[in-house]
Amino acid sequence: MKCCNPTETLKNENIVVEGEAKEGLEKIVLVGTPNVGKSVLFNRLTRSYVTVSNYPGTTVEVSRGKGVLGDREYEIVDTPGMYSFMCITEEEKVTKRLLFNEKPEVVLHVIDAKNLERMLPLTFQLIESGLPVILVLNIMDEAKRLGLKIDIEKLEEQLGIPVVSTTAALNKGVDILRERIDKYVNAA
Ligand SMILES: Nc1nc2c(ncn2[C@@H]2O[C@H](COP(=O)(O)OP(=O)(O)OP(=O)(O)O)[C@@H](O)[C@H]2O)c(=O)[nH]1
Ligand SMILES: [Mg+2]
Repeated sequence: MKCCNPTETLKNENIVVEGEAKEGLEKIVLVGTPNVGKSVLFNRLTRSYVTVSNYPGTTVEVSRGKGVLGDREYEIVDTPGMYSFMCITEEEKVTKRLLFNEKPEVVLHVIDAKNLERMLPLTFQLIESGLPVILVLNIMDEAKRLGLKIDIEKLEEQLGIPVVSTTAALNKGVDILRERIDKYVNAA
């Protein structure tokens, strides 16, 4: 399947709200394919009341909560699974709209570390779209069990973005992720 330029698609769909002012707390949005642990990580990062509501004009549910990282409070947003910016499903369209209209401070692309190569194309699409991406290699427990070795420093160098490994189910690596997000935001 030929892949389109995601930014171009956005322009065509006329869903970028130019000059839209940011309101409320800065946002951290979790994105990624289904079943990679986005919601588990969302629960780790949010400590207060969480709201689940339909994205405006759709039946797609989006969860929002608050979380403190460093000395700042953020709105953390959990999105439904998406495979690409090609926008085939309603969930993918909603995630794409949300990413560009809500102007997140950080986008956490959560992937299953066991399927790194299969999941990196979406990382590239997110980076190419100019989004502030941090790559989260989740489910590291299973990747390690399979004997997979991932050179995180090299990956960071090649992608030019921060890369953090986590086992969200066991709350491992989540504190380091918090620190990296804080550092990333403060360096911006
Ligand atoms: N072994 C292992 N399992 C994990 C880890 N993180 C999440 N899981 C499991 O992976 C499954 C999917 O987790 P979810 O958080 O629902 O995944 P999701 O990305 O939100 O999925 P969608 O909402 O369908 O897009 C659950 O059974 C989790 O318990 C991890 O670090 N290690
Ligand atoms: Mg989920």
